[in-house]
Amino acid sequence: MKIIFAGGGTGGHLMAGLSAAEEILSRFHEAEIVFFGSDRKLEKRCVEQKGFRYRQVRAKKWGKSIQQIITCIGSTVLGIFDSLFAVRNFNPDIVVGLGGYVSVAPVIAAKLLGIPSVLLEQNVIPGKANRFLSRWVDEVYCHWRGSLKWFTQAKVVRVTGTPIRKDILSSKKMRSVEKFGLSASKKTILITGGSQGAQAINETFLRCLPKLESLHNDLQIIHCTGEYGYETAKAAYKQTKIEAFVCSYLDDMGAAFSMADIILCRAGATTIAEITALGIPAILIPYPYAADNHQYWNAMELVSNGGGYLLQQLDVTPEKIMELIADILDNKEKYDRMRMLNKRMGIPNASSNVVDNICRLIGLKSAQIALIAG
Ligand SMILES: CC(=O)N[C@H]1[C@@H](OP(=O)(O)OP(=O)(O)OC[C@H]2O[C@@H](n3ccc(=O)[nH]c3=O)[C@H](O)[C@@H]2O)O[C@H](CO)[C@@H](O)[C@@H]1O
Repeated sequence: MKIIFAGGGTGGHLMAGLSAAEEILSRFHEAEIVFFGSDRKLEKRCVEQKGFRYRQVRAKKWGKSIQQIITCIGSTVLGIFDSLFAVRNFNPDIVVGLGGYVSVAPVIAAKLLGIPSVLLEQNVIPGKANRFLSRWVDEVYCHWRGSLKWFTQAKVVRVTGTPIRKDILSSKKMRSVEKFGLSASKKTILITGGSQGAQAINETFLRCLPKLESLHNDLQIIHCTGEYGYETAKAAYKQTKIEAFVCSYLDDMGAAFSMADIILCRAGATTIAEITALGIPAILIPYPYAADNHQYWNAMELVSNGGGYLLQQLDVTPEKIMELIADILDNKEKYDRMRMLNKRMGIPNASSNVVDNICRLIGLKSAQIALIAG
């Protein structure tokens, strides 16, 4: 079995692909998998670390200015030529588009070569690339029912969930306590701004530290700052007595989730898929400049279900964050209910759902059943 996963530009798209790829390898040990992705070094590293091959595709983001639009169209055309040769040489059974501008050229190349293709969509409001590509592919696999109305031109749309990495679902708290050098008895707040970090969240949370230190000595922090906020955050925690693990990027996010009693984060689709699968109560601060304000709509799915709170970036203050943390953590009954409601909306078996559908589409159902039976 040969598969190309195409997409990236942000970690959320890529992580969904890596999770589906993991599931394929666990069923078909001989499978050959290649990721076609952007020029971001972090993405290449994440893919190669998992043992998959990585090929860079020429692609530029769509923009608002004429110059950006021309650059995007020009590099997509060049990317299609690159992809036509690369896809034909590899000759995959299927091309899986993960969303994001990087996925456009390889999926179009697959279509031109008559190779089956599908899309994964993680957000409630699909991104431009997936909306555009949906009319060409065989099937679309999305996370939310609310996405269906955006794919009226697609042949088949299925609600499968967003694939989640196996180590995220299986991490154990005690192993993580050791890894981070934190305490097993304290409650843990996890702060993450998604794959690139969020300066606004970092800055506001660091302003909470003096209050946290004086009022809540039973709390500890895991803070994934992103590349830019790391040094400042590290220095800020050093000046307090709060136990904290600070990193710019964490490969083993499962370890952080296994310790987190509460998460303060953006509302990227893949993070939401992960925290709902695990049932972690959340305070969500959607990225206000995201296309179509889609992070707000991702956040609303979780919040309207009762699994957390939404704070708009303009309204975020250290006091508000402290108030919400106390509100969630100080009432056990409410806390347990939030956990339960979040977990109930999670789709932990999404990787399996997606791979079942891919296998069916390329006619591998019997091989899969034989492997399971054997
Ligand atoms: C600014 C922007 O446009 N962001 C988009 C981007 O989010 P972005 O990629 O930033 O965020 P997501 O929440 O979707 O995904 C982040 C992924 O990175 C992982 N992670 C994060 C930090 C870390 O230190 N280690 C780590 O492994 C998370 O566990 C998760 O798997 O793609 C998402 C999926 O289409 C969209 O919903 C977001 O709106």
